Amino acid sequence: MGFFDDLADRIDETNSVVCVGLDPDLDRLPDDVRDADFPRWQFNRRIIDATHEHAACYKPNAAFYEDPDGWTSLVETIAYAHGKGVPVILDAKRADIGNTARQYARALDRADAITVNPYLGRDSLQPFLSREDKGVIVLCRTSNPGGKDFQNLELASYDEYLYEHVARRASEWNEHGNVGLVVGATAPEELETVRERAPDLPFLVPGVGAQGGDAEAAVEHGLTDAGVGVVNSTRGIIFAGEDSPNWAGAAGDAARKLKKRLNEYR
Ligand SMILES: O=C(O)c1cc(=O)[nH]c(=O)n1[C@@H]1O[C@H](COP(=O)(O)O)[C@@H](O)[C@H]1O
Repeated sequence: MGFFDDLADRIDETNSVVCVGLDPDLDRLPDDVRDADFPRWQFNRRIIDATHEHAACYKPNAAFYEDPDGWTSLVETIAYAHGKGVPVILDAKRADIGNTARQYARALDRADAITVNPYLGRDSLQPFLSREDKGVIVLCRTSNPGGKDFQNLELASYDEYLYEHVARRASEWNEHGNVGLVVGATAPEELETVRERAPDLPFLVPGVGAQGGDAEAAVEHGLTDAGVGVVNSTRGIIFAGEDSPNWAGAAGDAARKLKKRLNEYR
């Protein structure tokens, strides 16, 4: 079974398309985990305990773990999520020349899927694409304000925008059924266009919650006809109870509420 089969099963099991981001910003961790050994891991463990029944998957962003303690926290977090039966997307936005990309792809020994950057071309992604059982989720139209700077440039020779071209090429790279696309909920029109260009690819749709994206468009266009795809929220879930002693419970409530809201559009 490949990543998207496992994700489909998990979506069925939880009746949820929520992807819970795990970005444990050290400056925002609650006092009761801040002084613990491996505070990011302690934080994530309690977030996972509180949210897993609503989580189709987890998505730790590598940026929050890139130091020695951080890597230990990341490894523990992935193993703990797996122990709860939840797939994990490592948000690393990787790509590089072949021999370097082969090293980056070793992250897939632990995680179930990874986000990658398409702008170095197909060979830079080959070490990821050839991991047939792992998901490779290609940045297509990102959620940030500058996402349009390059991604919405018109390619005269193809009569399409760059992000549309990425969607089309990524569909061609999907020989093993393991490719998905990142399309931000802050770009609802582009979400619709990308769905037309890549009807069979599941989307990871970030940008609802803290970035104020369009949850309805995220669900309407983010899922395939078979209902596979996920909508990510990170700060809106993990820091929902930032000032509360019951911060983990507040995260659980936020995940449950987002699941309910997204399910209204499924
Ligand atoms: O690849 C991503 O997940 C991603 C792509 C994108 O276009 N926009 C985006 O926000 N993300 C990530 O999704 C998460 C969003 O976090 P919140 O804005 O707190 O929900 C962060 O980890 C971002 O790095």
